[in-house]
Parts: sequence; structure tokens; C-alpha cells
Amino acid sequence: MIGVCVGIHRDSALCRAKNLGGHTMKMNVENLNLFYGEHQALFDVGLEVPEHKVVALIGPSGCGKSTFLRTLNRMNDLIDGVRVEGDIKLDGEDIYAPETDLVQLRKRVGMVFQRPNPFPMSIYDNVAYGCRVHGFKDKKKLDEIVEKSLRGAALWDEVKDRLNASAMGMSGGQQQRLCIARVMAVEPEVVLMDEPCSALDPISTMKIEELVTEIKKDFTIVMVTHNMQQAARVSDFTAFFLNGKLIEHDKTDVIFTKPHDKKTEDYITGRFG
Ligand SMILES: Nc1ncnc2c1ncn2[C@@H]1O[C@H](COP(=O)(O)OP(=O)(O)OP(=O)(O)O)[C@@H](O)[C@H]1O
Repeated sequence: MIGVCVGIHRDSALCRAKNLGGHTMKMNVENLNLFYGEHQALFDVGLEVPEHKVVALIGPSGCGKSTFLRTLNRMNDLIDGVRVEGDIKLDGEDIYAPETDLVQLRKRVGMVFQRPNPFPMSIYDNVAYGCRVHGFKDKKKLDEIVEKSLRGAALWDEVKDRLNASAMGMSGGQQQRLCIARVMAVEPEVVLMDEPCSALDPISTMKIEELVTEIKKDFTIVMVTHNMQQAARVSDFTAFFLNGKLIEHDKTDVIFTKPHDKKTEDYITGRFG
């Protein structure tokens, strides 16, 4: 459990992860086991997350995708009775080290949930929220951040004339893009997405998929999806989970055209799940 260096320092050259197979690894997970009380939900999972790529997590319901995703910014810590064993590194640093600052970690590794969860406040305040929490007060700078984030989330043109209107009056698809803008505003390095399109119509889904493809130049993305076509369309790498185990992890085209494991093939061809 000992990282390359202590604490979470964003730009430390010493802490940069190794460049493996032509990709710089943003996160490295090794020998990860997770228990909800007596129930083991993840078994010896090892996965590398390359920088500026999209990694899709697929697998049947209950196989541990969301549980795994939540280990990457320690969201499981909020659940009573959870025990985590193993190594998870961000830029080579152990995020489970006792001295890890969780607020700082979750700023660096942001999360977008299944259902859009805007705060009951204005569109502007939703996007500015995280910056204010982190002590940002300069109004002019905040205006710039809000505009940049809304543009980045492909929402600016739709909302620029009603920034002070309540976010609760937006469509579901707009709310989800707002939640993405809210995460982007604090400039995370990794964005975790837990089935971000499952509550959306096909057009909103397409917009989120385009957005994911666009923003990966700035962020590293790990996304849970039940939608196989979506994984094939937006991800560079795909990880297939079954019964809490990572069965296979490879380039997305390999997983979908010539998987190594029969269980992966059975799942992606719809034989189970
Ligand atoms: N808060 C919790 N407390 C206890 N057990 C949990 C909790 N969350 C998940 N589990 C259990 O852990 C296992 C993995 O669940 P998880 O939600 O991670 O799977 P999933 O692949 O994301 O499923 P889905 O696709 O249906 O969302 C399941 O057996 C589930 O019942």
C-alpha cells in the first residue's frame, strides 16, 4: 500500500506514473478486493487506466462495475462496513494512503452519476458550486469558469440567456450536461461516469457521447455502461467484469471483435447477461 511518494501532489515529476505500452497510465489498480461486510464484491482486480483515454466498464447487473468505479475516488468510504484491500494509484500515488486528502482527491477524480443530480439552485450557481467550495471568490474569474465549463459541456448556447434560472427547469439531458459542466469546472484530471445516459433519450445520449469523445483530450474518463454499442462507440479500452472479477481488459476493438476469453465473447454476443 505504499505509493511512490506521500500525499497527493498534482505536478510532481517524481510521482508521474510509468509510461506502459506507449500510454501513460493515469491510474493503476492492483490486487483490489472489496467487501461489503461479509460479502466480497470485488476479487483481485487489476486494471490500468491510460491518460486521456476512455475506459468502459461492462458486465451484467451486479458484477461490481459501480463498486469498482467508486473505489477510484474512494466514494465507497461513505458506505458503512466497506473494506478495501489492494493498491490504487493516481499518478503513481496511493490514494488509500492515510494522509490522502479526500476533498482534494475527489476534486482530481470527479464523478457524474446515473441520474442527473443538479442542486436546487441556478444554472450558474450549480457550475460555480465546486469552485466556491474550494474558496474561489473572484466574480469575474468565476464568470469565465462558468462560461468555459458550459461551453465545454456543449450547453452554453442553450442556457447563456438564463444562467440565473433554476437548474430544476432544464430537461434531463440538459441537466446531465450541467452535471458534467459542474464536474469540469473544478478541472479534475479523471472523470468517473456511472451509466451517465441511462436516464436519457437517444438524442441526449448522442450529445453526451459526443461530449465524452470531445473532453477526453482534457480528462481521463472511466465510464460504466450497460450499452454495448455505447462502449464500442466512445471507449478506447473496455474492461469486462463478471461476478466481481475482471475477466478481460483490452483495446475496445479487440474486446468486441476478438476477445480472448469465451465468457467475454458470450456476453458481448448476448448469450448471457
Ligand atoms: N451499498 C452496498 N451494500 C451492500 N452490498 C452492495 C452495496 N452496493 C453494491 N452491493 C453488492 O455488490 C455487488 C456489486 O454491485 P454493483 O452495484 O457494484 O454492481 P453493478 O455491476 O454496478 O450492477 P448494476 O449494473 O446493476 O448497476 C452486488 O452483489 C451488490 O448487491
